[in-house]
Amino acid sequence: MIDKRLFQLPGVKSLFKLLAGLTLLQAFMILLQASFLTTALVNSWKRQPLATLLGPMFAFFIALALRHGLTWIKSRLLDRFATQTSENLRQQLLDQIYTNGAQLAASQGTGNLVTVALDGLDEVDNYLNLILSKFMNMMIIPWVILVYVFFQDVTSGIILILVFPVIILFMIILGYAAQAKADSQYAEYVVLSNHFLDALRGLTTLKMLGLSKRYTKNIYQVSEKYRQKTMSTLRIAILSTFALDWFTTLSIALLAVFLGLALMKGSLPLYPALVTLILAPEYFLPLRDFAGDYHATLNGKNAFTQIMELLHLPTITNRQQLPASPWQADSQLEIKNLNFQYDPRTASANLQDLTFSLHGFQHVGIIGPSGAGKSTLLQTLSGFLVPQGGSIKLNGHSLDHLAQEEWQKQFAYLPQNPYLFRATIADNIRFYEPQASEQAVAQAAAQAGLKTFLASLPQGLETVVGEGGRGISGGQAQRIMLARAFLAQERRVLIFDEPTAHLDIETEYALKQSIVPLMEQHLVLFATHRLHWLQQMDYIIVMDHGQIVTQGPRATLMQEKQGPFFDLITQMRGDF
Ligand SMILES: Nc1ncnc2c1ncn2[C@@H]1O[C@H](COP(=O)(O)OP(=O)(O)OP(=O)(O)O)[C@@H](O)[C@H]1O
Repeated sequence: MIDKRLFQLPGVKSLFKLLAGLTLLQAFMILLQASFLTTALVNSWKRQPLATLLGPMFAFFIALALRHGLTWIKSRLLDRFATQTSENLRQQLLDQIYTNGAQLAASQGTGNLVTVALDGLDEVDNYLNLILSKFMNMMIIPWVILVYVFFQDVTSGIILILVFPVIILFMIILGYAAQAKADSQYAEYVVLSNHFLDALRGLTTLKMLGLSKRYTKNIYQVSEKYRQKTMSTLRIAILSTFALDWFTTLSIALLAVFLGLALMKGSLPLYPALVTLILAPEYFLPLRDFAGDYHATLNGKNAFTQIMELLHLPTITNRQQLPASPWQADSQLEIKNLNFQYDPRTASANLQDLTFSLHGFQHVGIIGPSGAGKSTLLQTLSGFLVPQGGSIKLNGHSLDHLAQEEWQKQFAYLPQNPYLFRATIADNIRFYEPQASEQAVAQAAAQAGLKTFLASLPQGLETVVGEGGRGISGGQAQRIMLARAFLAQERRVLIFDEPTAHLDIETEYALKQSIVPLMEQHLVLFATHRLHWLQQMDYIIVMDHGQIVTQGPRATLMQEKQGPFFDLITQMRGDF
């Protein structure tokens, strides 16, 4: 019912001890409260002088106040613990996302990660707050009451102890049903988050293709499915609360009948009968509270489980295997039998047994049909994805992966889908060189062909772009990415994943005039669908279905009159 990992959280053990002490005190307050109230009632039943009622009534109010005071202290303690813990978890989750970001986003979905890091943690806060105190109440209060009742009347004690396991069994059965429903509800929530973010990101494309209306329907269907799952979880939760209330009320009524009969027979004095009856609802209350809140916090439990799973995913380690040694004319990167798979449950690898070597300031073109694995290869070479197998040797150093701090300082990476941070254009260009002067930034922007665009903006380089900033076209974003590479020229490796995919042919040709000189004295890895770039390459890797189908110097491949390179080039000419 409770995630066991909850007990491994830092500080939870001492909090548990403190809560146990306070709950025990609270249980005694409940006993005192019931006892003083009963005394006052018995005295008034026996027509004792009013003065004999005042003492017990006063003591009753003191016990009542202390009981609620203890509840307040407990809730403050829990509140502090829950806030602190969810803050810690948020920090750990962000660290995990920063360390394994690309891989995590690829396997879990960005929408899902964002939802977990925001809403999920709030749910966890709520879960910790409620479940810990309710659990403690359920573990202590009924038993203290039961012992006291046994001392008052053994038959009542036996009735109470007999109905307890029945209720627990009942709770477990309904709990399992609710858990199954909540699991599928949460899974649907994850789908919805990913779906929504994907739709938001692709809105421009969808509009361009005239598909936005059809997609609205799609989003509606996913949210509708989520609504149905939520309603069916709520149905079980409401049903179980109702059933539990009904069952406990019935048990109290049954107890009342037994006590009434005993009173009529005269086998039980008024005090023990009355105190048992007053205590009976208190005996069931922690159980009902736990069950009620258990259903209310199922989402929190699911979010907690998911966060713990995310935190326990293998993290990228050994990031400092490589000593600082900038890429030079005699540098070498050897890759043998490299394998990578996004989802190990799928049948085929996304990169399969890739073997090649790169050296010096080679210009390497990576071509292949859509889905061949070009971007996956570039992301693995950039260290954003960690391969599951193969050997990597960089300048003679054997490495587990290329997520090496020193390697990542040496390249400029231009992704297929540029992402701009919410910042000024100048700061976006300074990505690799935060200290670059204004003049250097302006020069890099001009080299990337941004001059006319910047001149049309009242604030020029200081215009804020990115989320909530000024809108920007795909081509302009790609030029900002290019400007980053122009600014960071001492990074001797350029990893370009279709850097001109969003540009029209004329603009691409114009920009090519500046990109070509930039490539000099650089190792260039260039994935492209555009044939004319091959003239700038001196080595070509042809990929298909995650494999290298052929590779070699461009001049050699160009002479082939058949084979994978020839076929692809013929096809690309047709596409071009
Ligand atoms: N995040 C991901 N999770 C699972 N599979 C993925 C993911 N990203 C890509 N793939 C799969 O990996 C394979 C290679 O994709 P990749 O994007 O590397 O191809 P590509 O050659 O770059 O294609 P394109 O030319 O269209 O950009 C494809 O089958 C693709 O569906």
